Order: sequence, then structure tokens, then C-alpha cells
Amino acid sequence: MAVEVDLSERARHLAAMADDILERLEATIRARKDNPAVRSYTASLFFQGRHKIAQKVGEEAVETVIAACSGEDQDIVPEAADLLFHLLILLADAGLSLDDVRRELARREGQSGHDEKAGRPLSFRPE
Ligand SMILES: N=c1c2ncn([C@@H]3O[C@H](COP(=O)(O)OP(=O)(O)OP(=O)(O)O)[C@@H](O)[C@H]3O)c2ncn1[C@@H]1O[C@H](COP(=O)(O)O)[C@@H](O)[C@H]1O
Repeated sequence: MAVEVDLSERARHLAAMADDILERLEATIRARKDNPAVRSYTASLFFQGRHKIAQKVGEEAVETVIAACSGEDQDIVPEAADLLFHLLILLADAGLSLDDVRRELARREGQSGHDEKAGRPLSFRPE
């Protein structure tokens, strides 16, 4: 019983930490968008525009896949961080935020992916 309490406290702690850094990073990214700094990588991506940002998201996603399929499991972590960072930039470029994604995930909460897929019109189910 005591172990269960410890585990759930640890899970809450880890979730709070994750929220924190994502919130801070999102705020930094928004600040770079509103006030571009000369030596800012983020600002340089906003300057290059949507296609470049989307391309970076694609590259980082592929690098995450490669790490998942060929490296040590720990190698996924830095690639996942790159992917999340660039995804936040893409959201910000589109005037969207983590809250929009949170709302979408909350909307889906409790609905099995299998059930959702089975409920799609046939035209959305190629296989
Ligand atoms: N979390 C990150 C972060 N993760 C990855 N990167 C950068 O993302 C780039 C992606 O790596 P790549 O090798 O794919 O990129 P590249 O080859 O340089 O780019 P391309 O020329 O291929 O487009 C690297 O330059 C990384 O340093 C990041 N750059 C910034 N941040 C955060 O954003 C904040 C603001 O950074 P600036 O906007 O640079 O001030 C920082 O304080 C950090 O908190």
C-alpha cells in the first residue's frame, strides 16, 4: 500500500516537472516570435517560415524513429526533445498552443483508439 502511494506521488511530481519545462519553453518560443533576438535559433526558424519549420519537425520525427529502431532506448530521449521543441515552434507559428493540444487530448480522453477508428466513415478507413 505504501509503495502505491509513493509511486503515484512520483508520477505526479514527474508530470508537474514536465508541464513546467514545456510551459517555460512555450513562453520562450512565443517571446522569440514577438521579439526576435539576433542570435536566436528559434527566431531564425520563424524568419525562414512555415515550410522550414514543418521540414524541421519532419526531420526530428524521422530522427526519433531511427533512434527508436536502431539505438539504445535512451537515445530516443534527445531526439524526442528535439521533436517536441520544433513541434512547439510549429504550433506557435500557427498561432496555436499546448493548450489547444491539451483540449484535443481531453476531448479524446476515455475513447479507445480502436473504437474511434471503427466509428470513422469508410472513406477515412483505407485498409
Ligand atoms: N530546446 C531548445 C532546443 N532543442 C534543440 N535546439 C536546436 O535545434 C537545432 C536542431 O538541430 P539540427 O542539428 O537538426 O539543426 P541544424 O543542423 O543546426 O539546422 P538546419 O540548418 O539543418 O536547419 C540545433 O541548433 C539545436 O541546438 C534547441 N534550441 C533552443 N532550445 C530552447 O529554446 C531556447 C531559446 O533558444 P534561442 O531561440 O536559440 O535563443 C533555449 O534557451 C532552449 O531552452
